[in-house]
Amino acid sequence: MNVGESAMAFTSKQRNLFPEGLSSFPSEYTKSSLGATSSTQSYCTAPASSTGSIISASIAIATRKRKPRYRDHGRVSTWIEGMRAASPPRVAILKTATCSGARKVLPDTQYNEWVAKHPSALATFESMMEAAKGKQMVLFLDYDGTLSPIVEDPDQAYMSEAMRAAVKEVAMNIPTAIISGRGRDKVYEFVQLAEIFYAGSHGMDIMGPAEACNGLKADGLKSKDEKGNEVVFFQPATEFLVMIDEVYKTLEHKTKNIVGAKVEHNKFCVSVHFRRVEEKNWQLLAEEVEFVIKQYPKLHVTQGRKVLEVRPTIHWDKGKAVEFLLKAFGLANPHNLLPVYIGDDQTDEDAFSVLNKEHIGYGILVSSAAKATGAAYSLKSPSEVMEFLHCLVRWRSKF
Ligand SMILES: O=P(O)(O)OC[C@H]1O[C@H](O[C@H]2O[C@H](CO)[C@@H](O)[C@H](O)[C@H]2O)[C@H](O)[C@@H](O)[C@@H]1O
Repeated sequence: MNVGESAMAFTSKQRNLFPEGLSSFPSEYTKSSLGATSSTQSYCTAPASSTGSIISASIAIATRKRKPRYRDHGRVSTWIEGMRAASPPRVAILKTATCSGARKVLPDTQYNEWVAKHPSALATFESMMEAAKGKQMVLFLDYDGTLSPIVEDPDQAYMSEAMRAAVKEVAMNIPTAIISGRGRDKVYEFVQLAEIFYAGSHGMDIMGPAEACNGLKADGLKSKDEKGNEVVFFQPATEFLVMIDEVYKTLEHKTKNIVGAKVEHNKFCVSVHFRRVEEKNWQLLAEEVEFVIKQYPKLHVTQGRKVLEVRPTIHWDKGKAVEFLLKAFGLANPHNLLPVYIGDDQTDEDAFSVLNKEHIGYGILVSSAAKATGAAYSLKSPSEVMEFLHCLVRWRSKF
C-alpha cells in the first residue's frame, strides 16, 4: 500500500476532520499533504486447539566545522537512566531458602501491587466487556513489544503466523489500526494485512482502506493508492522529510564506529538503537545524538525501549493519530465509542492520555514489570495480547 508523497489539498470539510491540535499548528508545520477474575470461561478461555524547506540550507551540518562537543549532561544522563530502566527484565522471581533447604519461589511483590492497580485485561475481561455493550469498539495496536516480541535486531522483529491470524480475525469484527514508531511501509511488511489501518512514524503517516471490511465507512481525506483503491491517507509532517533524511545520514555517519549502534530510518522520524551497544558506550552514543540534534531546533528526541527517537516538533503523536482515526470513521461521539489501545512503550502513553482525557475506552499496557503508566489495564506479553484478541473475537461473535 503506497501512496505518492505529492501534496494533497484539503477541503474545508476535510479539515473539519482534523483533531483540534492539528488545526492550530504553527503555519511552518502545516504545509502538509495530505473486575471479575473467575468468570472468564465464555469468551476468555482459549479453545483446546488454540495456540494460542523543509530544512533550511543553513542547517547543513555535514559541511559545518565541528564545534567543541556540547555536553548536556542533564539530558544525556536522563536518557541513559531511561535506557537502563527500559526493557525491564521479566518479572523478578524472588527465591528464598526454606528451613528444609528447598528453595521457595516468591511472587514479585512490587509487580503484584502494580497489577492490583492495573488489572490484567484477561482476568477482568468479562467486566470490561460489560461496559462495551451497545458501543462501537475500535482497536488500536502498537507493533513492537505488543504484536511481536522485543528482539535484538529491529529488522528481525517478525510477527508470528498465529498473531497475524489473530489480528486478521479481530479486524474482521472490529475496526483495527496499528500505530507504530516504525515507518508505515516497514510495519506493513511485517504485518501484511490489507484490511487494517496503519499509522507509521508515531502516527505521522496514516493510511487505510476507505471502506473497512466491517462495514464502517471512512470519511474524508481520501486518496487512491498505487493499485487505484480508495484509501484514507494523511501525513501531517511532509515538510520534515528532507530534514529527517539528512539527520538520518548524519547520525549514521557519526555513529558508524560505535559497535552495535543502529540508526533506523522511519520516514518521518529516526530511531537510534542502543540495545546492541555495550553499556559503557551508551554515553558516547547518546552524546552523538545530542550533538546532532542540537543543530535542529525543529526536531526533538523521545525515548523508547533502548532507543532514542528523533521526531519533528509538531503537535502530533500516537494520541493525535487515535483522535484522527476516530474522526475519520465518523466515530467522534464519545458516548457511543469504546476505543481499546494496547501498547508497551513510552510513546503509547500519549494514546492512553487521550482515552483518559475523554474518559473513554481502555488503555492496556503490555509489561511484565511494574511501570508508571496511564493505562488502566495490563497484559504481560505479546502472547497475552494474542489471547486477548481471541477473547475479543469470541465476545464479538455473540452479537
Ligand atoms: O511504536 P512501536 O511499534 O512499538 O515501535 C517503537 C520502536 O520499535 C522498534 O524498536 C524496538 O523493538 C526492536 C525489535 O524488537 C528492539 O530491538 C528495540 O530495542 C526496541 O526499541 C523499532 O525498531 C523502532 O524504530 C520503533 O521506533
